Amino acid sequence: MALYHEAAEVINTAAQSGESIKATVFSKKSWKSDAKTLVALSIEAGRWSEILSEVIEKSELLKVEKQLTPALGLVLLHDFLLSKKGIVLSESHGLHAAIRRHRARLQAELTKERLRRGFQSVDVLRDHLKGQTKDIAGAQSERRVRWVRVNVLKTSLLDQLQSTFSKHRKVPSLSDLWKCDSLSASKPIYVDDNIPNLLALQLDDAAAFSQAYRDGDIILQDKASCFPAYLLDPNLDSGDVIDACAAPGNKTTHLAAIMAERSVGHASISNHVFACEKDVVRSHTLKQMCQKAGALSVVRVLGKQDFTKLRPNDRKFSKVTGLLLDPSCSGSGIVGREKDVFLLKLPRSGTIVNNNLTSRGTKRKRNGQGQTGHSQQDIGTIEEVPLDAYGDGVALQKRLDNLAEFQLRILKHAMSFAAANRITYSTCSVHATENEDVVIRALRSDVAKRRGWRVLLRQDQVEGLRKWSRRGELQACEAAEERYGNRSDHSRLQERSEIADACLRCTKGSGEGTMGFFLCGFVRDGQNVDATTSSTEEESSSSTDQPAVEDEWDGFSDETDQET
Ligand SMILES: C[S@@+](CC[C@H](N)C(=O)[O-])C[C@H]1O[C@@H](n2cnc3c(N)ncnc32)[C@H](O)[C@@H]1O
Repeated sequence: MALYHEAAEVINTAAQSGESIKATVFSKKSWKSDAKTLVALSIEAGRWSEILSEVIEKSELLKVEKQLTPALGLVLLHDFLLSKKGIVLSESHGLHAAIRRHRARLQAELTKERLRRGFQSVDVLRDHLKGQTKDIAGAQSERRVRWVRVNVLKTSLLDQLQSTFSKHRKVPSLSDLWKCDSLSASKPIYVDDNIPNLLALQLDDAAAFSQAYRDGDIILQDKASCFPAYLLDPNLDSGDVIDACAAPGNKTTHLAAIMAERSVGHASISNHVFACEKDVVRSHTLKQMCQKAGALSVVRVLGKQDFTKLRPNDRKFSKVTGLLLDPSCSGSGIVGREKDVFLLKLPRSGTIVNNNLTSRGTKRKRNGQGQTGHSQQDIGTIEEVPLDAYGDGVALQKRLDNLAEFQLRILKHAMSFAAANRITYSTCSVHATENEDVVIRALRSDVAKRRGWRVLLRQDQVEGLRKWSRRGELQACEAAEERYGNRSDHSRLQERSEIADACLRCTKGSGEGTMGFFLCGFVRDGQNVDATTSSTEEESSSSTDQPAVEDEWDGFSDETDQET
């Protein structure tokens, strides 16, 4: 029967090309199987792929049953464990027998994975996975919002409401943007109640591209992208700030605007934003954007500068107390970039086993940091292999792992700045690997422990973000703690829920008009230079001895990236 081999081919092709399952099936006409059945099986197996891949890896199925490829194992296992009909092959068929031989182990591993994620039954888990798909798919049909940040470096909210938007009518909630009053000639406008100086328009409202936009008086910036600078909350007493990964500069100019607004009535702004950008072309864009926004009196652009090569003890940065980190990421939260509505994950092909055991079955040493489920040796090997060499479709997860390594390195480097006491870490990714995982791994790192870094609790956050209800994922924090922390330490339970609640998430398709986004703030006590920051620490957190994983994946900015 061709169905399972063909579904495996579909999954491999979709994983490598990034095309959707449907597009993959319908782009080829010569399938032996019925196309609809093929789509249905591939989509279902894809939706369950993250969980089934764990089951396959932990049961070591592919190590024993050499005739199974990762994708073939995935589709067969789907039908064996989750379909009412079971595997539609005779029991004597070799593929059926290869799965059936491991029935008890496979069922036990599925139960473990389900319980680990906190679901009472397979049906509840099934509903959850379907719901997740709908949430993401919903984003594609959601009526989009145009967010407009009033640039208070050059103008004020009141000025803009009385000039650029004087013909607009204010609506009391975001959803009212689309409750069109057909008799009214005026367009609706909503003043956001989370972020100061932020307005929402209908997506096709031409006022967004008016003279005020051309003059830099208003900046088009997704609401979620305004969270980091606002959460960092730089005030007059708080010294300098570094924006570590700054181009095109939306968050840089937002930081500058907040600092300038708070200095009104004071002689001059004495604190600076150091805006660091590694890429040559994007450094140029960053300078232009800062100039257009009137931010150059506050911002010092460090163009063509790798942040991880800045020296945390450099006197130039001795007044830096805040760092905003918005590093390159998978961009999976950006609206319009979604290709598939779930993360298609395939099991590793029989060589790498679970997170606790090495291939010899001995316990892997835990050092509390830098662990990804791969040894350092694994990471080195991964970088030497071009992405298209992953014929088994693990490319996406591998990219996420590589990005997370890079993001963690940026975060740990920021934590070592001498006078730093406040950091924000953000991504426009929906994947826990780049989000809660990185937060937990950073908190468990040596530099965080030594310098007393902890998450900025919800109760201590600026008001507009304290009341934002979409918080981090507790399950993801627990899973990350289990993977990277100390499993036997049950006293951490409370801390995990505090960490999840400290994190902020935005979800596309939620009706809140945002892209998918993640943010976490970190704080530490002590305003002064930490004498224990040694040059050794600087060296260990600098990039010189680390592989340049970020180079492999260019990363994305938020939607305004293209509009600057
Ligand atoms: C997600 S974008 C930042 C978007 C920006 N914060 C904004 O709001 O406009 C990430 C940026 O980090 C830059 N980058 C990546 N690695 C870097 C590094 N090691 N040092 C400095 N910049 C880096 C990338 O070139 C890219 O421009």
